[in-house]
Formats: sequence, structure tokens, C-alpha cells
Amino acid sequence: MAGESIVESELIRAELSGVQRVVVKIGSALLTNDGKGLALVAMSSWVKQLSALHRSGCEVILVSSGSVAEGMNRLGWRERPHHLHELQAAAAVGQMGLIQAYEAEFKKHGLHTAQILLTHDDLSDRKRYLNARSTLRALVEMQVIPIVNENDTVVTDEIRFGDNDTLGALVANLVEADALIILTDQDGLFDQDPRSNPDARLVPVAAASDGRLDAMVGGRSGALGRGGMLTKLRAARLAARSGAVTVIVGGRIDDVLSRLFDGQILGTMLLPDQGRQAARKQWLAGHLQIKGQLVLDAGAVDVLRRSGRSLLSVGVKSVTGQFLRGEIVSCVSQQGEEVARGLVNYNSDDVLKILGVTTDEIERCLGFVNEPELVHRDNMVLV
Ligand SMILES: Nc1ncnc2c1ncn2[C@@H]1O[C@H](COP(=O)(O)OP(=O)(O)O)[C@@H](O)[C@H]1O
Ligand SMILES: N[C@@H](CCC(=O)OP(=O)(O)O)C(=O)O
Repeated sequence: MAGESIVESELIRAELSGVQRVVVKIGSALLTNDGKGLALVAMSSWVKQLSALHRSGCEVILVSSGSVAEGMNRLGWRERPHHLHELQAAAAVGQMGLIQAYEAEFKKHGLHTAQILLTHDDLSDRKRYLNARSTLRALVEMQVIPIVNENDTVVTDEIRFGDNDTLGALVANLVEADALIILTDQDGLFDQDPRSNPDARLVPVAAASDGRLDAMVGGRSGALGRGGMLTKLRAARLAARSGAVTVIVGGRIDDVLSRLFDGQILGTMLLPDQGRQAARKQWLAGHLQIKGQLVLDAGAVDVLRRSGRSLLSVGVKSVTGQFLRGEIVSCVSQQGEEVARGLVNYNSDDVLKILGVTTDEIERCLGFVNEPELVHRDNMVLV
């Protein structure tokens, strides 16, 4: 918080030096020169810094706002429209300019870009979530820079509230980023809104979960961006769930990204409570190699799909493959359709002995109990 010692802050800052994968979110307020078209000079500088970061071996995913504001500019509108269909039309027009500008800039550094338009719903639907995740992973492996924005044509809530901070955090969860950098028009998170309070003091570092931060973030925001600091704080908390550290920092600070990744103290760093490994457990389930298969009865399939509960041995009909406790298994219906993947609590030999067995009988069958569940819901991903 504001009272944190500089030495402690510096130690914490060292966190960013080893970052392997980063999501950088650039807000509307910054990108659009306060309504006078895209801030091309600033974009060129961010792209240069992002390209250097990429060259240094860090994977970069960009989440960029600016489509509505650039659309308004192209259409000659001076005020943000109130009708949803007009906002959506402006976003569709402006997204063209936004992506063209990024593509041209990244090309100068020999990098390809890809446009990804997502909704929050896409990321809560498990199947689409896994699809989005694998596409992003494939792009990153191909050394392409994905540029993500909301799919404003098909959403209403997100465009109304203009909140790409949440999208940035969801993407950080999706790709298991080590860090989420939110570039905005203020130098960071202050203890009061600096627009209305000249005495406001920057918070250099805090735990994302710190309840004292809530009182500092008014809902107020700029004329173009809409989310304000409130959505940035929420985004930091969301990103912390998968172990990512968030930095809210001024995009107009010279060489902001390069300096940040060189370990300089800039902006506000919001730290996750849990260690990265623990927080990521849930995200691991999707990408470890599958070592075996559990065939579930219809009741278990139903329980997993409808109520998202843990898988118990009583609902398992058969098992294939050789696996150890903690490895990944695929859970399939008797028709062979995959239902879920998860970390299994018993090895395959033991699972064979407890097929169809109720939880309270596990000890009698095995002589011990690892966990009451075969696959705990926290370690499971529905497919
Ligand atoms: N405690 C705070 N510290 C910094 N900025 C704040 C705070 N509370 C509210 N704000 C406002 O949030 C604005 C940034 O949010 P927003 O306009 O949505 O930016 P962006 O488009 O970058 O997402 C700032 O210009 C500032 O007026
Ligand atoms: N998706 C829209 C709205 C997103 C938006 O403004 O978000 P933010 O920059 O977080 O205030 C756009 O690109 O203009």
C-alpha cells in the first residue's frame, strides 16, 4: 500500500523480470487521443516496446480497446451514441482502423498479428473456452501477436459498460499469463481519483485482494473509456485467480513497457494471494497429457454436466489406461462422448478396485482413502 517500503516494493518488482507470458491491455482513453482519432505515435511506441519484449522471449497477447472511439471518429460523431445499435455500428467501423494500425506497426518489426474478437460468454462456455485457448496458444507458438477486443456486434452489456479490463483478465486466465499490464491514462491507481483530487497519492504495490482498495476506486472514468479504476481493480482480482500479477500503469509514460520489464518501479502492482502454482491448478487440467479414460454411467454424466459436482467412484463403470494419482484422465459417457477432464485422485489399479463403489466403501476396498472424490470439481474441466 502507500506505506510499503521502497526496498520491499523493489523486491516485488523483480517479479516482472522473469515473466514468460504477458497480456497487455490498452484502454480507450489512451488509444484515441481524447476523441481525435487513433493515437498513432503512441501506438507505434507501444508496438516497438512489445516487439522488443517478444524478441526477448516473452509471449505477448494484446487486448486493445478503441473500436468505438475510432468508429466515432471515422463516422464524424462527436458524442458517444446512446443507442446500442449505433455503438455496435461504430465499433464495427472502428475495429477496421484499429487492427489496420496495429498490423502496419507490427509489420515494421517483422511480426504478424491476428484479430481475435471475443465475448465474456465465449470464455464461460467451456467448449468455446478451450477453443479460444487452443487458438491463442497456436498463434503464440507461431510467433504471431494476437490482438483481442470484445466482439461488440453480438454483445450488449459489455459495450454499454465499455469494459475491456475484465476481458483482459479473462484472457490472462485463459492463456495462464504471468502478468496482466493495464495501460491507462493515469499513472496508476491512486488513493483517490486524481482527476478530481490533486492531492491523490499513487499506490505502488498492494495485494489485489486488499479490501482498502475498494474505497479508492470511484466508478468515474474518462469520456471515452467507461470502466474506470473499479473495473481495473476487479480485473486484477480476476487475474490473480490464475496467479497473474497485475500492473496498472500510465501508457503515456516514456518507454513504459520496456522500463517496467527492466524492473523499474512504475504504476501500481497488484499481487495475487496464492502462489502461481496453486492458483493455476484449475487451468492445468486442460493441457496435460491424458493418461487414461473413465467411463461414467448416465447419472454421473448428468451430475457433472448439470451441477458441476465432483466425480465419485460410484458413477464409474470402467477404466482404461495406466495412470498415477494426480495425472489427467478423460471422463467419457458410455456412448464414448467426452464429458470432462481432470486430475484423478487414485491410480488406475486402485480405480479398478473401486468401480461403482460408494465413497464410504473405498477404505474397505483399498485399505486407505486418498480423497472421497475420484476427481474433485476444482481439478476438473468440463468439455
Ligand atoms: N483511485 C483512482 N486512481 C486513478 N484513477 C481513477 C481512480 N478512481 C477513478 N479513476 C478514473 O479512472 C479513469 C481511467 O479509467 P477509464 O477512463 O475507463 O480508462 P481506460 O479507457 O484506460 O480503461 C481515470 O482517468 C480516472 O479519472
Ligand atoms: N470494445 C469497445 C469498448 C471497450 C472499452 O472502451 O473498454 P475500456 O478501454 O476498458 O474502457 C471498444 O473497443 O471501443
